[in-house]
Amino acid sequence: MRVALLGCGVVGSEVVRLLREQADDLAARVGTPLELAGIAVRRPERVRAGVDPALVTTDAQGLVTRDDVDIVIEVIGGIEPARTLMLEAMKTGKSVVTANKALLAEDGATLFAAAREYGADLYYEASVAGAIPLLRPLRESLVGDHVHRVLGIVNGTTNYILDQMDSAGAGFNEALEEAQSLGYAEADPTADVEGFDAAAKAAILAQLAFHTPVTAADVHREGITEVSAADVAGATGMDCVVKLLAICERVPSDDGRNGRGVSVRVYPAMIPRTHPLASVREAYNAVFVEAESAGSLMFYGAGAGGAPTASAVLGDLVAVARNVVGGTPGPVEVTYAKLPVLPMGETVTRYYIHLDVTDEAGVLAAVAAEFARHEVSIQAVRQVGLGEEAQLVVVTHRAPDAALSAVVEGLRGLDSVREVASVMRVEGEETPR
Ligand SMILES: NC(=O)C1=CN([C@@H]2O[C@H](COP(=O)(O)OP(=O)(O)OC[C@H]3O[C@@H](n4cnc5c(N)ncnc54)[C@H](O)[C@@H]3O)[C@@H](O)[C@H]2O)C=CC1
Ligand SMILES: N[C@@H](CC=O)C(=O)O
Ligand code: NA
Repeated sequence: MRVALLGCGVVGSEVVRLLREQADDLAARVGTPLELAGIAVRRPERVRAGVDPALVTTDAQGLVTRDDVDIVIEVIGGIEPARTLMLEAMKTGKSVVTANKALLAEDGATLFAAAREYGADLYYEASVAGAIPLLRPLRESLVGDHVHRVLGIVNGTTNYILDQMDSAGAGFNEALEEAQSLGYAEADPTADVEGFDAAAKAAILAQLAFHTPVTAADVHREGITEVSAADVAGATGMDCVVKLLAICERVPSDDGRNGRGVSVRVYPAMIPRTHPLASVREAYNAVFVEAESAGSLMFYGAGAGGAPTASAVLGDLVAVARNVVGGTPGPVEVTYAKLPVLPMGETVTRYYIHLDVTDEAGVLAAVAAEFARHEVSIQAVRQVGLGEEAQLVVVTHRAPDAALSAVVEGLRGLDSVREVASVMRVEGEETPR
């Protein structure tokens, strides 16, 4: 079985190493040897340890259409030329393994349609939560169940940064540089810290979980660049921790089993330190899947890094190679449910709000009135400090996000509120069954 590799960076170089070091085992598992036919790179002059220079080419297009190639692995990343190369590969009868969440979340439909049309496999386990087997469980193991919710930490870089801010009191930039030097961060850290990477993963997860088309553009996205030391301290005061969460939920309707639609969102939120996700440290990822019959399942492990991601790529490669040997393609995406993705304003969440206020009679009443005006119920309120230092910390019950935003706007307009110092959503009320 001849394999073409596109890209030889953090992930690609590890794929080459594993293919070489595990050649005998892989051959035994597939039933035939897996042989590298070529490696497309951008800079052929670079010396790459363990890479046979004779395999290196800058002609990616030529490589994917070669007759002696059976399977193409795409680990270039980005939209183009990755999309064109994968489409060309499938058009010429090859199956594809990719780690490219950005492309799958932006234009997966085009790739899935091509896979269907040309009878090719398109596997992408590495694209979400790196090494953690998550997509195959959703796509195959849980395909007979009814998934209600997927909740998790799917970006290692931001988890590393938030963990360092929480545990070591590190500054944002210092922690980001460390995450980059460890190979967790994307080349452009914006994708990580602004939540684009997690949003792409959330779209892929929601699509698989709910059999419904979801793209990155459908995902409500907030990154962690605005998370301040005050937010982290506020969370500590509540015995919570701040995590960047990806949440995909089926929103129930009164009568329909399928629900009214789905909510797919990524934002930093407080979760209680007792919640299992709170103990996910450093660059690790963890994802809860809640399904009707299976109950709660938790997936945990390395979500980023060259070797862990290459492990997922190799797992897909063996699966695809077995399908090629057996002459039977694997499962194709189905998005028959076509549930609408609901606007963020309709999503029900809880808020933590920290206010700098004037310390005088009637302030609490004015603040409480703002919540009442938008029908948001308060769960807890406490005053911290006195006089010039007076602060109010309010935690709400669950309410539509639009109502909670309106409350915050209203609070900003009150004379007695000097500053809305911190606003953050609170998750994790429903602990796993
Ligand atoms: N690094 C990680 O921890 C993870 C990465 N991924 C995904 O894996 C993919 C690869 O990521 P990395 O290896 O980290 O990126 P990288 O930037 O280290 O490697 C990409 C390589 O592709 C090369 N390249 C770019 N355009 C090319 C072209 N037209 N032809 C040939 N080579 C080209 C670049 O020169 C670079 O060496 C991305 O889609 C990324 O999102 C997924 C999970 C984890
Ligand atoms: N940059 C990502 C790794 C790839 O998925 C992360 O930090 O999790
Ligand atoms: Na995975």
